[in-house]
Amino acid sequence: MSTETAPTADRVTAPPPAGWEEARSRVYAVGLAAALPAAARPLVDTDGSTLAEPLTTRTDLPAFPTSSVDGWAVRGSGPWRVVGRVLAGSTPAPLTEDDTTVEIATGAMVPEGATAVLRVEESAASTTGLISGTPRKTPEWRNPGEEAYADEELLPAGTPVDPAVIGLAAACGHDTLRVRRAPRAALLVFGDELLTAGPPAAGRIRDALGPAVPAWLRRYGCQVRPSDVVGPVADTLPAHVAALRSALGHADLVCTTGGTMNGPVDHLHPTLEALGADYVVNTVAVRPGFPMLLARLTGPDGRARFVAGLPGNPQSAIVALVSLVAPLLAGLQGRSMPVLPQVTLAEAVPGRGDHTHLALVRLDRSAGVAFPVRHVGSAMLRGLAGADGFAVIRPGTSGEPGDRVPIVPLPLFPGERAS
Ligand SMILES: Nc1nc2c(c(=O)[nH]1)N[C@H]1C(S)=C(S)[C@@H](COP(=O)(O)OP(=O)(O)OC[C@H]3O[C@@H](n4cnc5c(N)ncnc54)[C@H](O)[C@@H]3O)O[C@H]1N2
Ligand code: MOO
Repeated sequence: MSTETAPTADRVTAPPPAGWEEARSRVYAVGLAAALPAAARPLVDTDGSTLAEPLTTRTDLPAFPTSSVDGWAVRGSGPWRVVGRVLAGSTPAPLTEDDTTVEIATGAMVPEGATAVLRVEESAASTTGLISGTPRKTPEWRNPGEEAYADEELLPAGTPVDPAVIGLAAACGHDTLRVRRAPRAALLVFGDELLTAGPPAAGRIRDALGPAVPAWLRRYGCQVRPSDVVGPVADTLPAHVAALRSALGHADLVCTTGGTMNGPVDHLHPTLEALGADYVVNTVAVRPGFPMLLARLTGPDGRARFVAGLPGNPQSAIVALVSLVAPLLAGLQGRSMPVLPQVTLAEAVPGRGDHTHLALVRLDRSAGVAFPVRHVGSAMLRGLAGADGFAVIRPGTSGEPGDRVPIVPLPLFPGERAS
């Protein structure tokens, strides 16, 4: 919005844009205060959810002395008389006499009374069947509690559940975990000028956000059903109100694209007003993406629902996703505020005055540096498609070669941008 524009009551009372970092912290705190409910879920259904309570072990790990090799569990100095065999999965009888041994398998419980485990390849059997050899000095078994003690906290609440966490939880004896589910997100695309098929022509362009934003949201861990992607919604206020009301029936977060400004067919603000939303953030001092917003409403169940207004310019919409939606989702899932890694700039990146500049960069992983990419106008997507994230150039600064700056990563999967 230009300051030269004739003031109206609305413009005079509009709050100043939030600083970029302040906006992120505010959104995260509001998300955390509205964290999604926790529920016990079968372990196999927890991938992508978030621990709602710390992960503890139900027993010592290992739970019993466990042989780490195939060989002989011996008592005394030998040679040893074979008195049995113990395989993984059973409880062996104790070794009660010196110079006796049981054959033991990797993973089997070491019998009480055993003084050592001798590797099979370091043992010999006499013609009478006696076993001899010299056990190694370091124990060939794992003691209870070596990895963890019963009830020890291994991971804090707020930990994202990934395959490593699921495996650990299973090893700890859990059948279910108390987790917060993945947030449900919906997308409303605004803009009568948008085509959903074919090449741009005659003043109309392709909707580039309807197909892309759900995929970005899924990479942030959201569930987005195909039926939750709606648009283009007709450029009228009643159509906007009806679409948003309907989307809020299912979604924890509704993202909208376009209509964030005050143009003749920009209906987002009046729609939010009509639904009684309040603003968490309304414009952010960042370029691109300035008109982004986050609003909050109360659902019929008393729980908060959120509307993220992504600007219509496609790169600006993605800036809003990484700037506001990512910390909101972290809060809603009860996770920590995303920590921004640092990168070293390979080339200069200009500042944007008193605004934060989010500049698309490509990482050169072998050199450990970040290069600004080309084609980064807010209406363009070409630069984004070859970038790893946005370098953060703070207000009043510019980036010089060699500077260490934070980067907001795009939520890419391993292997994407690998070359
Ligand atoms: N008078 C002013 N005009 C504008 C200002 C300003 O400060 N004063 N800011 C500009 C900035 S910055 C942005 S960003 C845009 C944001 O506008 P809206 O969020 O209201 O978005 P629209 O007007 O609906 O669209 C803007 C632009 O993006 C294209 N668009 C929209 N949706 C899509 C889509 N799904 N896929 C591809 N392209 C899309 C749309 O056709 C427009 O070209 O406002 C500036 N104006
Ligand atoms: O930031 Mo607009 O968000 O410059 O295209």
